[in-house]
Amino acid sequence: MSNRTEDSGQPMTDRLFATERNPEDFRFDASVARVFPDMIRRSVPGYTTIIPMIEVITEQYVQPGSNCYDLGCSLGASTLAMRHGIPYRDCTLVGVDNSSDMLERCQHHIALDDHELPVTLRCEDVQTTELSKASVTTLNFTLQFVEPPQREALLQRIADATLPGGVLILSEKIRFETDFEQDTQTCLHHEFKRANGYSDLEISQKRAAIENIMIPETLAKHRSRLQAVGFDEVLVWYQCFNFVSMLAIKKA
Ligand SMILES: Nc1ncnc2c1ncn2[C@@H]1O[C@H](C[S@+](CC[C@H]([NH3+])C(=O)[O-])CC(=O)[O-])[C@@H](O)[C@H]1O
Ligand SMILES: O=C(O)C(=O)Cc1ccccc1
Repeated sequence: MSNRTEDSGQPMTDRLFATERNPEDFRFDASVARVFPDMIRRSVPGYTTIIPMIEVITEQYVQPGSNCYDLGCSLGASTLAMRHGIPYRDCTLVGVDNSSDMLERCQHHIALDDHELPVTLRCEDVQTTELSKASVTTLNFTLQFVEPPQREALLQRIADATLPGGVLILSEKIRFETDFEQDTQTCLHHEFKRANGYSDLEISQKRAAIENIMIPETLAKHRSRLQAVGFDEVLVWYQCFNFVSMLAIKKA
């Protein structure tokens, strides 16, 4: 089956792992950026529910005169959800990603979205990007790509930059405490991918490509670290199989 071309104006189908390829770590390069909306929708159970809920959560917690950050913004799906949830003209919205291929396309998506709140895009590492006066920060499936020993420092910087009453929306693929649950949830995730048209070869090659660079942790680990860096409450507001979204709240 041939892929749809960009010239047709149709969304591109992810066939990146459809033929046998050399084992190589996954990278957010131009070929991934081209098919990313299709890839993430067919690969992450709940993604299409989480995105509109990021708008709802943003609207609930955004504060006038504050900054909002989307860390690991990719093509801007979570950024635009945040934008639509911000009713104040004196807020700033910043999207950060270290893939220039992603950000180039993100810029385009933002320009097509007719809305008055400007979006600033930074091609930077989320670990060093400047953060301050934050009411809503989103890490929608980004922390899992940061090396585990670096994760606490990033979350500490976010917590320190978060205003009283502010939040972090943290979505992650998680791992489970027991082998039984880990195997069962992984199997269900693979069935979800199969139902979305991925073959066994695509599933196994993608799994090998992400295993060294995308490292899931347990919910208990996420909770205790979020509390250790200064968030007062951590709740799970969404879960489908091994994909979870948490809300970490700093009390007012
Ligand atoms: N250290 C880093 N610094 C900056 N960017 C990074 C880093 N590590 C990874 N990224 C970026 O984080 C994004 C993760 S995708 C986010 C989806 C989006 N939030 C969405 O709601 O559509 C999730 C996924 O592919 O599963 C990619 O664009 C990377 O370039
Ligand atoms: O595809 C998978 O199996 C995943 O776990 C999610 C994913 C989605 C997009 C890029 C990398 C990983």
